Amino acid sequence: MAQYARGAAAVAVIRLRNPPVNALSLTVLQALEDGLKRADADPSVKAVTICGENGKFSAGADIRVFSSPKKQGLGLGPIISLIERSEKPVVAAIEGIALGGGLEVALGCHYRIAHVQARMGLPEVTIGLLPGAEGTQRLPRLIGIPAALDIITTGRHVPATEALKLGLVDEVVEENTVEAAIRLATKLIGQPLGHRRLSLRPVPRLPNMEAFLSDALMKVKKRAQGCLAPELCFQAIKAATELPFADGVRKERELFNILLTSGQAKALQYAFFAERAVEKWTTPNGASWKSASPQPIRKAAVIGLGTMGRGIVTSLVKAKIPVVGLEQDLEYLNTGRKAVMLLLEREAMKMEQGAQTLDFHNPARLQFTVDFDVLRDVDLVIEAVFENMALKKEIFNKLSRICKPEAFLCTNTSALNIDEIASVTNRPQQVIGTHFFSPAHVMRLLEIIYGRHTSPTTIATAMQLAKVMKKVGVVVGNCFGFVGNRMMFPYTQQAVFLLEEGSRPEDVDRVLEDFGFKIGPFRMSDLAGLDVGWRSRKDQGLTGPSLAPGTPARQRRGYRYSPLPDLLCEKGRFGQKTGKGWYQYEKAGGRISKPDPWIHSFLSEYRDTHQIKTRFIDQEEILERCLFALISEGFDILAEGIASGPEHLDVIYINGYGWPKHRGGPMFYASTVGLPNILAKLQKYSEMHPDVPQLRPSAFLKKLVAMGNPPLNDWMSYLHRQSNKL
Ligand SMILES: CCCCCCC/C=C/C(=O)SCCNC(=O)CCNC(=O)[C@H](O)C(C)(C)COP(=O)(O)OP(=O)(O)OC[C@H]1O[C@@H](n2cnc3c(N)ncnc32)[C@H](O)[C@@H]1OP(=O)(O)O
Repeated sequence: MAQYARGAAAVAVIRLRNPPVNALSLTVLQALEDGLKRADADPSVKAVTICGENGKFSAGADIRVFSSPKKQGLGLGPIISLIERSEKPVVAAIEGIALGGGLEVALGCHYRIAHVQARMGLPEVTIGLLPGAEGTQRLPRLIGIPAALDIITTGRHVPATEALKLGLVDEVVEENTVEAAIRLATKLIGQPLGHRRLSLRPVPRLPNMEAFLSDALMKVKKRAQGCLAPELCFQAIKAATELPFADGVRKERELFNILLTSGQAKALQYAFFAERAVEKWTTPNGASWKSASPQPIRKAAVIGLGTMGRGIVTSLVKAKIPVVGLEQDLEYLNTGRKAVMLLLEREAMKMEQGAQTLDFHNPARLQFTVDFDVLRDVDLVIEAVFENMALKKEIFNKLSRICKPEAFLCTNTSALNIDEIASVTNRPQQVIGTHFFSPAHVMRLLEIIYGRHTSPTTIATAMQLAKVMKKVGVVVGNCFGFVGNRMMFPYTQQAVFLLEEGSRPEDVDRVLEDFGFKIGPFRMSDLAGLDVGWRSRKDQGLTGPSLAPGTPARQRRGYRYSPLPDLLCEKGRFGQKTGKGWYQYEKAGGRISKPDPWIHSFLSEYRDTHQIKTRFIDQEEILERCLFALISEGFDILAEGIASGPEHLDVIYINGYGWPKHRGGPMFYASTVGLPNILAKLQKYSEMHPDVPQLRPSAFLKKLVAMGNPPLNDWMSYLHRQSNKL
């Protein structure tokens, strides 16, 4: 709702009220309209101030409304016109946030005052929409086309000080913003308002408008990577340069409706809520975010300053947590220290652009050592040495003797067994897996893996740490590869099998990149280094000296196996780092991939050697085999209780594996394709490849289909229900 009150003798104050972020629900809009009409009708009211309850102006439209049947009544635009037409001056008092429809309300006001800590923006593009309450037509009239394009097509939040420079607000105050707005409103009584009505202003012209727009469109499309909203935002802003206000608004509405009914908006809005849902973690034994309290982390340590450790130290420093970096000897320590300092200098430069500072030269904030004794007083340790169980156990045993009893011990691993690591410590309840993604100071995902003995407090503390580091923490159970890498395995396995059967690396990558992945599986493998998987396969006895003599080349443990990646490694083709992998690069360490004729002839020789019949494989089959195998693994993970809902898998894939956000994550995508369709295709591919268990549809997927293909939100409630159709 919105509360109507008197702020001063002649000033009415309309306060938007809908906790926690004053989202504009239909009720709030109705109350806003009522308040405006009441102020207009009351001759003793000479001016109006609009503000938000609890120090927040508004986070914009209630996103849930867009998927409700009542969305036909979305009438914010006419209310904003009503504000603008008012003969009494209306001043917006912006505290906290004014986002989306919230900022559009402020744009309808005649004046805008913001608190110095407020942030403003039109983030509709991030949920697959455009500012559909006349914002695409008013903002360019206020701040010009280049700034409006930037704000609307990126959805970024603009700090108050920048908003003032752009002319988005008239004044920035450090005091009580509502009181300042009431004072301004009082001063404005009786003053002419015509020039303050943005709809009546022309869009500022640029000398080279056409060239500017065509260049801007190219940039927007490149950044969008298949997402529709940025381009439609652009079209709406372009309309502002070509059409009178009312026609521009009509065009905006038309484009908004296209987006509103698109699958992409649904997927992006699902992703918005999924990211928030995973914060409310639970485990199968009843531990939950509701009852567990995180412990404060006043000082942390990172063991191992390789690629991962450096990124983790950087993240901790950015989160203002004092940190000690530890290496095995002085040589490694100095290399690691230099690399960390370089990363931090770069981060500091980026932060300076946003008027923020990063303090890392103070030894109380960042310290480097080779001495484990320095870790006596830390509250939490993140071990980030390479993936070797024996080494990790040795370190954890040492830590459990040195660290204070209440310290938490985290292992950065992408696959190893947390229980086995915890077993060598005197505090298995305080041991937890923290799987960072590379580069760790950039990637948002943090997979948090609880073991059999991990306490709820430890999980809550790791989740809190993720939040402080501005990462998305997702709590998952302990199994080989956890969630992300476990689902990735069948995907990359299919990609390699497709090469055996006739595809080329660039064919497979193109299909998956066209689908929206930032990078296809072979380019990804070249980037990460083929030697990483090779080492793991050797450890598992799948290749290398421990492989039993006489093992068939293309079979392991009775199932199909492709030795192709091992063969490339044996030839020293590790990917970008060696200049050759599935592609060729301009030099070792080069980044521009080119299809490699050597790989093409190597593949055809390989197929001849193993008498594999080659065939043309179409895009549909490439996509379905890679994605559906991954999705089927996802259903197994849900059935085993490794993750507590499909949102967890989707958040992991969007934030850690380059899954296109506008497709909502693999499980959401499965729900849009339809579970019966996925099941039918997996059954078909599984019949074609009976020696590939990863193509056999998950029992949980089959169950959901038998239970009538329920909506994604209901899947988990079917886990333990009996089905007589199976
Ligand atoms: C009535 C129809 C009018 C039609 C107008 C058409 C044109 C206008 C379109 C829009 O305005 S679209 C919405 C644009 N706004 C956004 O995209 C903002 C989204 N929110 C955020 O970015 C963040 O939530 C925040 C506001 C910056 C706050 O971040 P913080 O980290 O502090 O808290 P969160 O955990 O993210 O959020 C708290 C709580 O609030 C819920 N929530 C936030 N924003 C919305 C929203 N716009 N609609 C509905 N719910 C919202 C969020 O889900 C959290 O809920 P719980 O998890 O606690 O249940």
